[in-house]
Amino acid sequence: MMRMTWLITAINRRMMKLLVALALIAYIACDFLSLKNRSIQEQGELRIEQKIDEVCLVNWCFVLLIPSMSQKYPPVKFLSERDRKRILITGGAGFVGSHLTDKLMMDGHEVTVVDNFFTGRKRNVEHWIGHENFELINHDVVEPLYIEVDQIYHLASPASPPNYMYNPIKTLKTNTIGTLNMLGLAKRVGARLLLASTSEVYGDPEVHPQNEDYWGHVNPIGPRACYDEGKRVAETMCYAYMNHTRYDIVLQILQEYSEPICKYCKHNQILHFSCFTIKYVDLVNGLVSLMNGNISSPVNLGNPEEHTILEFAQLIKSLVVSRSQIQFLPEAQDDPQRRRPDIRKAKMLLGWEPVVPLEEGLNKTIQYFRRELEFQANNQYIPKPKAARMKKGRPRHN
Ligand SMILES: O=c1ccn([C@@H]2O[C@H](COP(=O)(O)OP(=O)(O)O[C@H]3OC[C@@H](O)[C@H](O)[C@H]3O)[C@@H](O)[C@H]2O)c(=O)[nH]1
Repeated sequence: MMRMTWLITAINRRMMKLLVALALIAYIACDFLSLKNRSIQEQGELRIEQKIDEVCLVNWCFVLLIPSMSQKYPPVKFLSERDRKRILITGGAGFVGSHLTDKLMMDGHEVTVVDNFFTGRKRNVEHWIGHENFELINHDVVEPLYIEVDQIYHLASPASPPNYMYNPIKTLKTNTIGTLNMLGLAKRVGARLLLASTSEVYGDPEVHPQNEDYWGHVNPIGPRACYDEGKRVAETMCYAYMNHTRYDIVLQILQEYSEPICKYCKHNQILHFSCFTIKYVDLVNGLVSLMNGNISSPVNLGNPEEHTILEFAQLIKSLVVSRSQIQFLPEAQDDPQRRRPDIRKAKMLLGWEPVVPLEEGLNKTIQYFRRELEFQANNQYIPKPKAARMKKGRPRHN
């Protein structure tokens, strides 16, 4: 019986489609041969019926065969029903989210990506579209979502300064209403939720390095506040839900580990590369062990290795083989002077620490953003401003 079950599950859906399509072709061929042995009148009537059948069958073959032949997915582990989880990733089309999607899909889970494609791209997850374990939903987390899941990785949020400052009210809504919606969903279906926070909750820190108990030093009315405070409120919401509902809820802090020198270093693409100092391979592994562990409090995941922004800019410049000049601009308001995660908690409780060497991590990050830039019509990563929707003569923030 066990062997039989194994055999059935081993014949995957694509193979089944191929077999059904071959059976249909064989059926048409048999029908054609039997027609040859009928009288001329019978043949005329039958031919009409047969033509109708053939058109339907050929259509079916197309439906079955074309996706089967053309789609090739990365290899996916087989997980038994008991071990296979239904996982929601909000912001799953973004940089971290799409790599997390790849890991969880390849591990054999059922993954639903929810994204409003503000900075994420469909092409980041397009290699999974059509896979039976994968679902992509164009949805804004500010609106409630009703699905059945076992785990929620809540990543949806603009993450870099130009993106979160682009529409500060929307950034606040995404991190507050969006997080409430996801917590509501987690509570309804009894799912475990992991919130991707940010090192920006520490603001411009007064202690160094920062451990998870540090309350932070954030300007609530500065240009970065929509993101910093938005994520801080999101953490508070998780904490409140956890205490009121006793659902497992995990917070996670994404750390950028950079020590800006006295000048703010900004230079077109280099600025964006230098924002992504986390090595995503390490980060994705950390997120998954955090979700599957039993910690229900904030954990710093980041690299405690410190570099100045200038060192990063020079390294990235050499990796992208760029001739662009590094410019020194006046420091932006509320820019943190120094940040470094204390990752002792992650090491002790998760056995996690970053292992990917800096250059390797940066190279992969550069590849991602190179692709991103290729797809931007005018080679700009920052989204173009769109006119605010007008309501009764006043601009409306969506
Ligand atoms: O309102 C929004 C805003 C953004 N998003 C999505 O959220 C994703 C964010 O991904 P990005 O590539 O911009 O950024 P990252 O992957 O680096 O962000 C990640 O690390 C930093 C955390 O603060 C973020 O929450 C986490 O997603 C994108 O796919 C974006 O489209 C939404 O789905 N809804």
